[in-house]
Amino acid sequence: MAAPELSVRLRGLAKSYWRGALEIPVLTGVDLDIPRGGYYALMGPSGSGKTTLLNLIAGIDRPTGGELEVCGYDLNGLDDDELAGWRSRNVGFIFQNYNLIPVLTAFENVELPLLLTDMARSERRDRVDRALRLVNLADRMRNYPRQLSGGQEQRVAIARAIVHDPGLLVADEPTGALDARNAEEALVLLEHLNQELGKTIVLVTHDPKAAQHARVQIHLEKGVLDRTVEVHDRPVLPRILEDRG
Ligand SMILES: Nc1ncnc2c1ncn2[C@@H]1O[C@H](COP(=O)(O)OP(=O)(O)OP(=O)(O)O)[C@@H](O)[C@H]1O
Repeated sequence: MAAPELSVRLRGLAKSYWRGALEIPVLTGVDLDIPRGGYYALMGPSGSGKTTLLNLIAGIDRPTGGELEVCGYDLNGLDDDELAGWRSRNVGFIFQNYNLIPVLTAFENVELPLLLTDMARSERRDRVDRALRLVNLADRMRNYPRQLSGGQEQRVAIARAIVHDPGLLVADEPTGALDARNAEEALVLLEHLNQELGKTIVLVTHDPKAAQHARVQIHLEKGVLDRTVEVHDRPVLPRILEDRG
């Protein structure tokens, strides 16, 4: 078990891919501690391994070496079924292209992670209502993704990521497909989830403005952490979450 105050603890984390007999090392020894409630941005040049690292932290890929403790569990010690169960309880995912299911309404998309649990229907409904209110989309719950703007789709995706109340949110370029106004709105929402609900957030981004919302920026270079920068001049936010109850 990891120290309870840490959400993520990585030691010598390594990941290689193989092309035939040729090993392609992507991460070659990453050490990183992310405290519970931390907000970290992973940055670095294209191909530096940001998404690879995020996928390892989120338990959707396996390392080829090193230690990996996330949300209190040694992920290397879990078999594939256990890892899937761990993911469904502990991690919320937010992607660049939202990954909503087109034939499901906003409500049904947000409900999806709860269908993996044995939660009663009435509680599922309450949770989905609450999550959609939180992202200010309660009035669009019957809409299909094609009936929503990109910014609204991403907010539905954020509601889906938090509906099962995971401790850790991972976001891979969540603003990459959004215009400046919608990007800012999504970032403000993430920041509230961090500040007011205490979610640990790990965000992969190329966008310096997005990274400015994080508390710590981690720069990857050639498979290792190159430098860590604390963000001091983060934007000041109005408190909004409790208003959406
Ligand atoms: N499944 C895979 N099989 C083989 N090589 C892979 C695989 N996934 C990633 N790679 C390689 O690993 C390296 C790191 O990829 P990764 O997507 O983690 O980088 P990134 O920093 O997120 O890049 P970008 O900013 O362009 O998204 C790249 O060279 C990529 O081609």
